[in-house]
Amino acid sequence: MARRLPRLAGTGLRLAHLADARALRVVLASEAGRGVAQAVGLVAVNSVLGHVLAAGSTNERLTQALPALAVVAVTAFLGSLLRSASTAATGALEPKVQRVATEQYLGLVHRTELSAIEDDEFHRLLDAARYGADSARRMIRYCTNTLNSAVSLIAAAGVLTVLHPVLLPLLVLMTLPSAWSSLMISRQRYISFHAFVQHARAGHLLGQLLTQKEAAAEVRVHGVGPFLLGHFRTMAETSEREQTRLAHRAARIGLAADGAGGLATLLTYGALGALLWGGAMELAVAGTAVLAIRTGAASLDSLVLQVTELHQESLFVADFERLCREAKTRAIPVGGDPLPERLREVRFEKVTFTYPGSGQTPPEPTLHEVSLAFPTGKIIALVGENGSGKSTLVRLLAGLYLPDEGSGTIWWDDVDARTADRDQIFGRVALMSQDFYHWPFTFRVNVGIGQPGQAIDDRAVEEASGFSGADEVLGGLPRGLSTLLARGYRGGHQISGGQWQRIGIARAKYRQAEILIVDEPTSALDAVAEQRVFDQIRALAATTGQTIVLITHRLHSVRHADLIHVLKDGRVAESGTFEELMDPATGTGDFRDAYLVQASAFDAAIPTPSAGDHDTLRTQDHA
Ligand SMILES: Nc1ncnc2c1ncn2[C@@H]1O[C@H](COP(=O)(O)OP(=O)(O)OP(=O)(O)O)[C@@H](O)[C@H]1O
Repeated sequence: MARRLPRLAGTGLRLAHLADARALRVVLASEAGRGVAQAVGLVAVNSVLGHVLAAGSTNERLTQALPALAVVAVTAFLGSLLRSASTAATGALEPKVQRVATEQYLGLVHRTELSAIEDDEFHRLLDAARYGADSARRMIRYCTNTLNSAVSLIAAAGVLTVLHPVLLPLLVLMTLPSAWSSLMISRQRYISFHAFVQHARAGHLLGQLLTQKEAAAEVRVHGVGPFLLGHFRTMAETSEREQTRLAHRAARIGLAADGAGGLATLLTYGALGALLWGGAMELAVAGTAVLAIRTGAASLDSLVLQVTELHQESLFVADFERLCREAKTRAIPVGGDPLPERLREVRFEKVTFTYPGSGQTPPEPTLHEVSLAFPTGKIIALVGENGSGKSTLVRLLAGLYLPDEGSGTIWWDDVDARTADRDQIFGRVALMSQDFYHWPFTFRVNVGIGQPGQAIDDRAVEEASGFSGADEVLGGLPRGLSTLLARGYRGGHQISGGQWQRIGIARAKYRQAEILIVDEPTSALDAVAEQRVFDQIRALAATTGQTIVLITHRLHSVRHADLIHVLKDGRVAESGTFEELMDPATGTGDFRDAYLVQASAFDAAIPTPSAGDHDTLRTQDHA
């Protein structure tokens, strides 16, 4: 603890200095001043006692004690003034420290690779670090209290040493047991926190599920409530057992420490008695010694308590530091090779990608030696069965993941994505993923967040909404663009899944990026809206020259794609135009078979059409 504490306290102080250097100076100066005032006060009390217990008449003794009494009063007054200055400055400093610490780790975490955010170990660290930001705030108070206790202890120890040198080690002996017990207990608490941090998060999640609006319908109709409550209780009971275990342990440690402390106190007062008995100390001096021992023991106790609390908080601050270090090592690199001004294509060359596993079994690659091209200005469709790796592939295209070390390369013309400026890659891409985020903000922000660095242009928001059909959603909102799309807040409005999807597409359009990636953009859209989106996407590619990467299971909608890549089990099964893939002479059959299955489902659904009707319907379907 002695080795680590100064460095960790230094972290707290550095954060405080960053947050508000002036307030920190006020706190440190006033606490040091308070300690000095207490010390001077104690020396003055010592002098008052000396005068009061000396020989002479009561009046004389009191008169002689008066100056020292005045010093006691002045130091008490000064101490109060300094305490209020310190309280005011600490109160202002603490929330700022917490903000600076929180900003620091959030600032680092939002720039880490996606793989870090998906790593449970990183999340565990994140949970502890979140607590660490709180600890940094609390550390300020413990640091100031420690400083204060240390100065008043030095005063008491100084007085004791002057009275008799043997009293000082005895004072330390008296406090050692409680120091040991506080340290032991705080360490146990810290270890237990780490063992239970994920457990606590899971318990909290269960509690949240019971009140969350997303789960509300199933909780009620399927009666999930008692099931969740049962699990919540089981988890809470495990936690309670751990708390009880800790409390029992703390009680045992405390009892042992009290016993040892009692013996040490006996020894101290015994020594004092022996000194008196043997005539080595006068009664007046012994009185002062008792006072100094009591003050010193109180200061030492408080010092031990403050240092232990400081130590415990510092362990969490250490987690915070660890997270910051880890976030830095897993950060998306800044800078790199610039991308070509006018891009011709993005090409995957034998790209293999593996998601990090849980550590028990070696993970299998999700993409195996994938080679394919995304020529710019074209519509490229990615199709394939569930789990074939389409979404993973576009995340690599968007720069969210990099190919496995030692595997192939993603080329942006002749620039390797590994060494490219990743911010430039992100800047070239608009991504509407399957699980695009429903921001709990207004309609305007939900679209405008596609270009978060700039002021939101209402006209452009409306234009993008018109593109995706979100204008119809907008028309029905009570406060138009300013309607809050978050149920559960005042003025919040709920919209349907399909309406959200239109907003998602509007957001991707608003971003105006060179490559627009849309992952299942129409899964929640009605037939008319779906047709409109595909028409618009086609128009977009034709008029603005944007590259469209389209993932969809609706195979009839990829007829107009310039290029179709078919994925199967993480490999490219075939690539080509619709006609090439449908032609038994050029296609492998993977696409054709799937297409025919979907088409036959439509045919089967048509009740005995006349030849003419059938043709009309098929034409509409293919359109
Ligand atoms: N974040 C992740 N961590 C670990 N494995 C993942 C992750 N995302 C996807 N996978 C796995 O990778 C495989 C491919 O998933 P992916 O989402 O790329 O498929 P997909 O073709 O888009 O499927 P779908 O058509 O169902 O959307 C799946 O086996 C999936 O379990």
